[in-house]
Amino acid sequence: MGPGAAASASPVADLVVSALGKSFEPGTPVLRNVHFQVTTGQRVALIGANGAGKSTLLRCCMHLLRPDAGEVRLFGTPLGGLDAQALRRLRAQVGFVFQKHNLVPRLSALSNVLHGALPRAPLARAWLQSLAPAALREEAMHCLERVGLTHIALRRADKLSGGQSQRVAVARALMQRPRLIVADEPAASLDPVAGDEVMSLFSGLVKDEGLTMVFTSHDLVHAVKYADRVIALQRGEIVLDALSHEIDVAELRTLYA
Ligand SMILES: Nc1ncnc2c1ncn2[C@@H]1O[C@H](COP(=O)(O)OP(=O)(O)OP(=O)(O)O)[C@@H](O)[C@H]1O
Repeated sequence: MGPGAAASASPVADLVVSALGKSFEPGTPVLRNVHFQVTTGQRVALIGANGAGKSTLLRCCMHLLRPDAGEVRLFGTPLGGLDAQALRRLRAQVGFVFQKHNLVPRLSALSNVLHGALPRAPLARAWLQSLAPAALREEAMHCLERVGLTHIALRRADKLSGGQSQRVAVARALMQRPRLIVADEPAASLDPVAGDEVMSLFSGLVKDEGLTMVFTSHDLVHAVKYADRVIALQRGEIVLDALSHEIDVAELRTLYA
């Protein structure tokens, strides 16, 4: 199946990327004419060799990095003309999870989850577990429950294992009540068992809640198992866009040759 072929499954698209291009140095494009759409409720894995452009594409999709060419529409809104405040408001509906979970080390797991509410509850220090309104605390505890971590709610983030930390990062993203989750190699810093557990939990929660998800991964088995659709980049271009159940992992490996 060729690029873009899996994009027409549903009429509602949370993310539409058209003719996207990006170069860091003149004459050496990192992204070239990238087109794809992510429909509501779809989980998409972005794969490709080191340097293929996956992280750059994710960042351009959120306008954390300005593309040089093309257009991104997030929840129907073209990002190009937005000022910083409007962009922030739109991005508040996106939950980000990164390889390094970026928790505040000296704060508890619960406080870190409360941080997820900041864009919609910017009360001074609302994110400190002792000062947060009861309703927010309850919601944060519920997010921790969904990732199976209520028993370590008051433990400092720097005392958690890698797998626990990444699950707290997932709970923090859920606390944002996002429509879309964007995750850059969410399991890359974890051992194979913890990585599989986090991806299974993460992808299951996203599916159960009907959220949309785009994640990058170097693990092709994860990509096919935890996404509905896989998009492969090679030197900044989409070379495969297919539904996971149509993909043979052995064939995917040839993209890395
Ligand atoms: N800020 C930057 N300045 C200059 N070049 C950059 C910058 N960010 C990325 N690049 C280059 O763009 C290319 C794509 O990088 P990117 O990080 O998007 O790839 P990737 O597919 O995510 O790789 P990896 O799997 O190793 O994380 C690489 O050649 C990289 O060196």
